[in-house]
Amino acid sequence: MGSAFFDARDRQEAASRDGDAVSSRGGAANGGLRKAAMLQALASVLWIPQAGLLAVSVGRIADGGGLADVLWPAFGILLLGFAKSSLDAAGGRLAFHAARAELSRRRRLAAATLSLSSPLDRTRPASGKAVSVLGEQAELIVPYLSRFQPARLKASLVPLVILAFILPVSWIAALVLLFAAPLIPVFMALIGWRAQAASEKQLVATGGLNGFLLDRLRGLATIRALDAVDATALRLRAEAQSLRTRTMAVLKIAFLSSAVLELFAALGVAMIAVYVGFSLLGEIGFGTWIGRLDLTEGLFILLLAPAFFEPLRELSAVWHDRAAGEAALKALDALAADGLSIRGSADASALADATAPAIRIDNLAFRYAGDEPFVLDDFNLDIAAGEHLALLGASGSGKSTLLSLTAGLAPITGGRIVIGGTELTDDSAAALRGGMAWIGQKPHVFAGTIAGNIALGRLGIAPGDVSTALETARLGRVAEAYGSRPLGEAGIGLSGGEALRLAIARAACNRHLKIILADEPTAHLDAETAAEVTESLLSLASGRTLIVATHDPLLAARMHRTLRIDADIVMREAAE
Ligand SMILES: Nc1ncnc2c1ncn2[C@@H]1O[C@H](COP(=O)(O)OP(=O)(O)OP(=O)(O)O)[C@@H](O)[C@H]1O
Repeated sequence: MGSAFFDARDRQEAASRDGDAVSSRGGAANGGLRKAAMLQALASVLWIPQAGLLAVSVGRIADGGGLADVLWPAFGILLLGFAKSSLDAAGGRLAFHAARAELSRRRRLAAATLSLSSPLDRTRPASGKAVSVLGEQAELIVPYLSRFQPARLKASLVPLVILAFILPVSWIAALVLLFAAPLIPVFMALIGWRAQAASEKQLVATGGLNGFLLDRLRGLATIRALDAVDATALRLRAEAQSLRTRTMAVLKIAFLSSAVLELFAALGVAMIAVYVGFSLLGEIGFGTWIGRLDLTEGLFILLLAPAFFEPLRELSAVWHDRAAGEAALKALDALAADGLSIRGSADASALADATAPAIRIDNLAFRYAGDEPFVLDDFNLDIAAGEHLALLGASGSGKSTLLSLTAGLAPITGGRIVIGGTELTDDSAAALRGGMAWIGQKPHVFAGTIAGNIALGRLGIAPGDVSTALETARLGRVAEAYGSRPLGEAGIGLSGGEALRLAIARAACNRHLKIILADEPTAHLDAETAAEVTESLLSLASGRTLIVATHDPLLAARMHRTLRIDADIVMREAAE
């Protein structure tokens, strides 16, 4: 299994904080978006009185009126224009802030779920993909929420209001608009289905390419050593080509949807213009409720016709945002979906008991999935307080699994684990884990200084604690040599043994540390380095309970007791 030092308490806190706040903040974001949409819709509707005043002014001038006749209407138009742009700007700002708040909320939720996912979960998303969804794709939610949602409300409200103003002037103009308008949403919906599918495929391809790149970058040395550079480059080209094709498909649909809408909007406005023009020329004498259409009425209708289609055109312009945004939401939700998670999501601090705890395992049963065989079945083990135990056993016998279950990194299938008199449950796991350290085969070393890598930004660690930890881990000389120079990514600059001693130093900084779980800490090390790591580990474990899974007889010999985890199987095989 993967080896990593963990301080799960910070993650637990984040998760529980987020969990509590999800519903209330989600509601606030929706409320903000609705308010923003209403403001923008109101701004659009203000064009109706503006158009009315404009038509009246032109009518008065045509009737021979002077400047005095149009002064007040002109002032009204100016005032309404100012109100319209203020409302529009305020709505836009509000929508943007609400959308960003919603994005942050969803990101936090997905990150908290990811941080609590079990290291034993095989179905966890690839790191590159998770980064791509959280960092890049999630941003697509902002234009979707801040532009599409208000545009949709506008498109469903504003044309109806405009229609209500045109109908009393000319029933035929209202009828033309009424028939032209529904064609647009119908075509948009037809295209929308395809757009969303294409967007989802494109996001999957983007995530896949990111995951592939990160994976291959990590394995660059292996790729070079095995002369697989060309094959990898070809595969990269194929992946990039597939992403290109999918991006072009999305763009094609986006252009098509705009073209369809522009066509219908142009036809609608043209028909109104023809009707108004011929009415004013006296060629058409019907379509109004009383008498003939005059210049003021004709102009009023003409000015409102493009405004009738405007919200629909706006909706079409952001139609692509919807497809991309919903696909991004789906990807984020999938990231936040439940997988196998570590036990205990409650906010908890480490248990106060200062003594090293005893560990009792009763009738433990565990399997990774319902359809897989049991890795541990009816397993019993008693470890005394402060005891150092070596777990031995053939590869695959379940040593690492047992350590993980003791740390509460996955829910057990049956039985119970009692640590220092407290049963390991979802409620107690976080607090118990606060007193544990995990030392694996390959600790992850972050790019940064050695001291930074040891303290890991944990609260309450003084520089003095880091020096003591360096001493415990016998890493003082290496740290001195490095000074404040940073280590490279993934611990470049440290030998395997030094990286392990760094993990031991990290553990030594935990003042609540009472249990050390070490998973093959001396694997892949030469005898001399293995001996150094063993000494560091024993210094750390002094006065604490230690369980070490190992194949190393020298390390096992330094423990108080050794236990073969597959003893039953070995005995059964011997009897046969
Ligand atoms: N994350 C996982 N998901 C599903 N099955 C797993 C997972 N990790 C281990 N297994 C399976 O569980 C069994 C026990 O594995 P485990 O890693 O605990 O053995 P181990 O004794 O530590 O082996 P080794 O000495 O090689 O490290 C193996 O059959 C393995 O294939």
